[in-house]
Amino acid sequence: MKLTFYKFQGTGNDFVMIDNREKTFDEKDTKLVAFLCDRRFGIGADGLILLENEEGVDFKMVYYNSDGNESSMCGNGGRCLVAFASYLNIINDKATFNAVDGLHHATISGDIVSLQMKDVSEIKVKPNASFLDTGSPHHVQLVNNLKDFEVKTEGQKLRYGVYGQKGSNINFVEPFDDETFSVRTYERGVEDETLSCGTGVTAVAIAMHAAGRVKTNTVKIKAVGGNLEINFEKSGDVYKNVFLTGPAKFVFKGEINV
Ligand SMILES: N[C@@H](CCC[C@H](N)C(=O)O)C(=O)O
Repeated sequence: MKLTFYKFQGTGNDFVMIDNREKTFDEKDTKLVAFLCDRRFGIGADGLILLENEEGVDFKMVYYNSDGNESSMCGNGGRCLVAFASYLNIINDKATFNAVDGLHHATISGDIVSLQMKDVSEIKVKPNASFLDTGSPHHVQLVNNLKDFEVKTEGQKLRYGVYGQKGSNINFVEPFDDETFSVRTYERGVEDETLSCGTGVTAVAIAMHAAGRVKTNTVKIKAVGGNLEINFEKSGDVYKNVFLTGPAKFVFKGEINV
């Protein structure tokens, strides 16, 4: 059988997209998802996303990591899904969709997608790191000389050593200027460094603001695969109206034998 797929990327975090409005894709087929994400035997991607119908919203997002397992929220994936919905003419310049962490609002202008992320109220401060959930769990740690840092080795140690079986995504951060941070992320479920992680850079922006390392409500991020911006408001202890903004691009469409 031939399966039609679409490939999108957001700052180098890449995704296989499937239009599953007719429910033709078996959501439980984790082996198939892992095969499609495999960079040697399949299409190759950090994750796979199903676009499905849901009453009351423009669409529903179902997200899988490249290991084939359904996971928590993916910020870059959500932005790419909005670009995919625009490509399919499901939306114009605005979208409302449901994901595993709840309702999301987004806007799209050209290839720039701005996605509202969930509110964040709990930040666990550790001796040399922070831990927070921006839709997915994130460890945020400042390091020196990020360019040469062993992200995969050190990320893997923390992901399993500190966070156990459930694990966490691990972000290593270095300040760039007063409002900009460079970030490299080890992603759970990909079990490697990816070129960018949307929920990860959102966690970095909030953690850096909470620690007083940035004073502005707009934080710029330099990920390996490109630049992103995070805007938020702080009301008491809660970070609200958190928006993740950056490019989300169509790469190619294809068919694969499955
Ligand atoms: N790439 C993502 C994060 C995807 C989820 C993550 N790997 C997990 O399982 O926690 C993003 O852009 O947010």
